[in-house]
This record gives sequence, structure tokens and C-alpha cells, in this order.
Amino acid sequence: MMPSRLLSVGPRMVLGGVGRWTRVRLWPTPPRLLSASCADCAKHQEPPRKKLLSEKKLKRHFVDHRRVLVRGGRGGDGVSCFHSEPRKEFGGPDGGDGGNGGHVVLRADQQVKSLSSVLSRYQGSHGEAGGRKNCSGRSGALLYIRVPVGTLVKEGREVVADLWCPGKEYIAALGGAGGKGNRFFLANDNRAPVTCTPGQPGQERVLFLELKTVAHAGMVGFPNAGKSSLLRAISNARPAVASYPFTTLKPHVGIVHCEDHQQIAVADIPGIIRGAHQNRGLGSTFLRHIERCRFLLFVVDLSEPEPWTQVEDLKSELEKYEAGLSERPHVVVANKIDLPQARAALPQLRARLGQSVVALSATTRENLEELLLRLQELHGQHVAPELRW
Ligand SMILES: Nc1nc2c(ncn2[C@@H]2O[C@H](COP(=O)(O)OP(=O)(O)OP(=O)(O)O)[C@@H](O)[C@H]2O)c(=O)[nH]1
Ligand SMILES: [Mg+2]
Repeated sequence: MMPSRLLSVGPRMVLGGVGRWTRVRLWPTPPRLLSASCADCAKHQEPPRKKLLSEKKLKRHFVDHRRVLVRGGRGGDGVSCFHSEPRKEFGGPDGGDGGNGGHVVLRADQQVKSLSSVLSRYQGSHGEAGGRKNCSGRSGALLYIRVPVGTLVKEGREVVADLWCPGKEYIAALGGAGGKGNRFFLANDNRAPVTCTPGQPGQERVLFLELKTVAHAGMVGFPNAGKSSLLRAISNARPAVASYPFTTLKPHVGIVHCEDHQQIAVADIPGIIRGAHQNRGLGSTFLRHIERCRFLLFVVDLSEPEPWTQVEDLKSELEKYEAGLSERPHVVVANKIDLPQARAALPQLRARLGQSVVALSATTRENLEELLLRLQELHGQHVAPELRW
């Protein structure tokens, strides 16, 4: 029987004869690909294409809240030393001060779309210690954390900053002050101080970052109502569209360009269902992304039976999420008017909700102009007056 020790030998070594090891191939080596070594062929190879991320993968990259520990850099220590030069007695104290520690700063950046790139802890850079000849240490550089526009910064339950516009900054943690060198303690009654102070530690804070999408209008609707199709039809955004519920798993913002050069940002958020406040479907946490919207678009699937119940359910879910949210200025958009059963249900919907319902089709683009006019109107009433200030 083969001793167990021999079994541990690599796969290419087998026992060939009595007391003799022979090297044999157990499997043929795959032929070398010519293109891998031939520079000429490699030149004609297509560059690797950027893979499009599926909506599911995008969701994995989308993070809208984060707990982060921030610590400012420590200040550099002050130094105690005396001037030394040949033939010069009692040169005096010349220990320099330490540099200040660097602050940690949060900065709203338009290129950043979610909080996924934010780490759980940040340490600011430390200041350098002072030197001889009254040299001060170098201060620590600022450490910037890039966050998406619309990030709320909370400490405990208190909101400490709202980074609502691009470039807005907030000092999350102050760097510690640098220590003093012994030169600082020179006084008339003490010509040779030896005292120096160490640098101060930086500020340490635990902050909660919460992303609330910034858009003028927010679209809410049941899954499959056609919100994403509508956003694609009126803006340059390209959210995924499919015939199954919960296709959209993260908010998308599209910009609608109006004729008078106005730009209206419209947010499409994942579908809401009855009982979302009890965590049914995707829950109602995504509603935080419409909290900042000045007006809402209730998108209704008109081809479903009793479409008006969708508006009632949506309003009740909004109200359960935040009191008064359903009272925001809004338009009811009845989608899928191209389908015969939808067209038949329209008079009944209008009878229940009033004539202000905008009936359209995101697929055939029928009556999109009316929606654009209403958007402009609402923008003029609720957003433009604030911009004038
Ligand atoms: N006939 C017709 N079908 C539409 C229309 N708008 C959307 N659809 C279809 O409805 C289905 C759902 O559309 P989506 O835009 O993904 O719906 P959604 O509201 O974004 O759905 P979720 O992301 O799951 O919340 C797709 O199969 C669309 O092709 C329309 O105006 N007419
Ligand atoms: Mg969608």
C-alpha cells in the first residue's frame, strides 16, 4: 500500500518504479494563446468595454446613510532647546511651536452620488513638532471627505449641517492646537525657560450622514405605474424599465429642460405599496428622498382597476411617514392612457379626483406637453420665488 506521506506530493509527481521518482504529466498543458504574446495581434484586440451595472448591483453601491467616526489631527509638540553658537554664551531659548493638527472637512460634491465611498472612520493629519532656531512645525493638511449634495449631518438626533448645494463644506472635526516651544515662555523674570507644551489631541466625533436627494419634484407611485418610463420620457435620466414590480431600487434624478431655459430636477424613487410603513415591499425609507421636494407627482397606473385607490393609498403612506407630507402641492399623473381600459377609466378617475388629473402615456409620449406645462407652473409657484431672493 502507498504510504500516506507520499500522497501529499504534488499532482505531477507519481511513483514510477520501485524506489524511483519519475516526472510525468497528469494533464496536458493548454496551448499558449498566440494573441497573448504577439504584439501585432494584441494591437487589434478590442479594448475591454465598461460593463453596464445592473439595477441590482447599482443598489448595492447606493448607500444613503452612514455612521462615521472623525478625528482631527493631533497638534505637533513644542520643543525646548537653546540657541547654540560658538563664542556666544546664553544664546536664549529657541524651541519652536508645534504645527496645528489638520481638520476633517465634509464637502458636498456633485460627482458623488451615494455615501458608499465614505469610510467608517477618518483620522486627520497630525501637525509636526517644532524645531530648533524658532522653527514652527508644519500644520496638518485638511482632510476632505466628499459626500453627495443633499447630505444631512447629524450628531445624535441633532442636525448640525445640511450640505444642500455643491461645494458646501462643514468642519466635522477640528485639528488639535500645536504645543508651544520654550521660546514662547521667555519673560523678563525668566530668561531661560525650559517649559514647552505638547500638542493637543484633535476633536473626536461620531456623526451620522443621511442623504436626502435634492430635487424640485418627486415622483411617487405603486410599482409598475410607469415612473421610470415617465422620467426617461421627460428627461435625460435612464433608469431601468421592466414589467416586474420593484425594478427601481434606488432614487434617480433627471433634469427636465424647459423652453424658458428653466431646469427642473425630478426624482424617481422606488415603488411604494400599501403597508410600506410596516416595511412591506421596499418599506418607506426611500420616502426620505422626496422630503425635500417642493412638489410631488403621484403617478397612477390607469390600466389597473379602481385607479383612484392608488392615490388614496399613496397619500396615506406619505402621511404615516411624515405628517403633512401628503399636503404638499402635487399633480396626479394618470399613466398608460394608450391602453383601451385605461382610457375608459379616465372619466371616473376625473370625477373622483377633479379635472386636474394629467392623463398621458409615457410609452407613446401622448400628452407629455401638458405635464411639462404643469411642472413649469409648479416650479414657477414654489421654487422660482425663493431663487429670486
Ligand atoms: N402601455 C404602456 N405601458 C407602460 C407605460 N409606461 C410604462 N409602461 C410599462 O409599465 C411597466 C413598468 O414600467 P416602469 O417604468 O418600470 O414602472 P415603475 O413605476 O418605474 O416601476 P418600479 O420601478 O417597479 O416602481 C413596463 O413594462 C413599461 O413598459 C405606458 O404609458 N403605456
Ligand atoms: Mg422604476
